[in-house]
Amino acid sequence: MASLLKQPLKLALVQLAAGADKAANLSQVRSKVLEAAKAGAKLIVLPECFNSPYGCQYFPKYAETILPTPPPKDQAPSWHTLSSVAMEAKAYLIGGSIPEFVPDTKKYYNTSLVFSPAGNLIAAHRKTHLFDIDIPGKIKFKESDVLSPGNKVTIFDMPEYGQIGLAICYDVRFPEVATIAARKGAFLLVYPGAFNTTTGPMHWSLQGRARAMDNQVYVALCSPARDMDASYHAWGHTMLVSPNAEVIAEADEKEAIIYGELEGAKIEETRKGIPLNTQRRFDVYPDVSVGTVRFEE
Ligand SMILES: NC(=O)CC(=O)C(=O)O
Repeated sequence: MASLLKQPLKLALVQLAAGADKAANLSQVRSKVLEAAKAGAKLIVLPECFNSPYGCQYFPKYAETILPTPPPKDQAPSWHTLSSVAMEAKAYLIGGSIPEFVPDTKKYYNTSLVFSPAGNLIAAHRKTHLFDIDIPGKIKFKESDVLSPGNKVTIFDMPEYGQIGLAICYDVRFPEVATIAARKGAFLLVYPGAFNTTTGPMHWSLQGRARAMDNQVYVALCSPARDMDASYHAWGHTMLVSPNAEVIAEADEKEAIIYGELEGAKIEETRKGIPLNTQRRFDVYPDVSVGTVRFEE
C-alpha cells in the first residue's frame, strides 16, 4: 500500500507573540515564516488569531473580507501577507486563523487560510465548533456572541506530500472531525489553537495525544505565545505529536518555533504494531467517515 506521506516533510510550528498592532503582527509573521523556511521547513503553521489578540471584543476590529478571492489588498492585508510570504518562503503555509467578515450576510467567522508555495489559496476552514464554555470562577467564553460556525470538514492536498486535516482549536475536542480526516487518508491533523491557562493544563496535550493515538497519524497544535497583559492568557505549549502519541517537540509559553521531521514509515510502523485500521467493527457501529459528511460550505 502507498504511504500516506509520500516523502519526508519538515514541519515548523510558529508560536507567535501577537499583540494589538495588526501591522506589527503581520511583520512578525513574515520574519518568523522566513526564519522557519531558512531552517528547511516546507510546511509552516501559524497560531489561531495571529493578526490580533484573542477575544470576542477584537473579532470585528481585526476582521478581513476575503471573498471574492483574491480580495483587494487594502481589505485583506493578512491574506496578502500569507500569500506573498508563502511564495517567498517556497513553502506551504497554514495561516492559523483570522477573523473573517462576510458583508452579504454580515457574519463573522474564525477562519484558517492555507497557501501553496506559489502563493495560491488552496484551502480554507471556518471554525466549526464555537468556543462557548463556562467554568465557574475560572473562565467564561462565548464565541457565538460574535462568530458564526463553519459547516464543513476540511482536508487539503499537498500533491508532493499527501493530505492534511485542518480544524481550529475547540474543534479538536470533537474526535469525529479527526477520525473523518484520518480515514480519508490524512497523514497529519493540524489545529491552530489558543487554549488558556485553565483548559490548557487540563486538556491541551491530552487532546493532541488522543487524536494521534485514536487515528495513528501526526498531530500538530499551534498556539499563540502567552501575554499576561492581554485579556485572554493563551496556554502556549505548541506541540507536535507522533502517530504513536508521543510528544516529539513542545514549546513553553514564550514565542518560539518548533520543528519536526515527519515520515510516512512512522505511521506505517505504528499501524503495523497495533492494527486498528483492519480491526474496526463497522458491522457493530457505523463508520463516521461515510454518509452525510460535508466537505463544502
Ligand atoms: N479557545 C478555544 O477555542 C478552545 C479552548 O480553549 C478549549 O477547548 O479549552
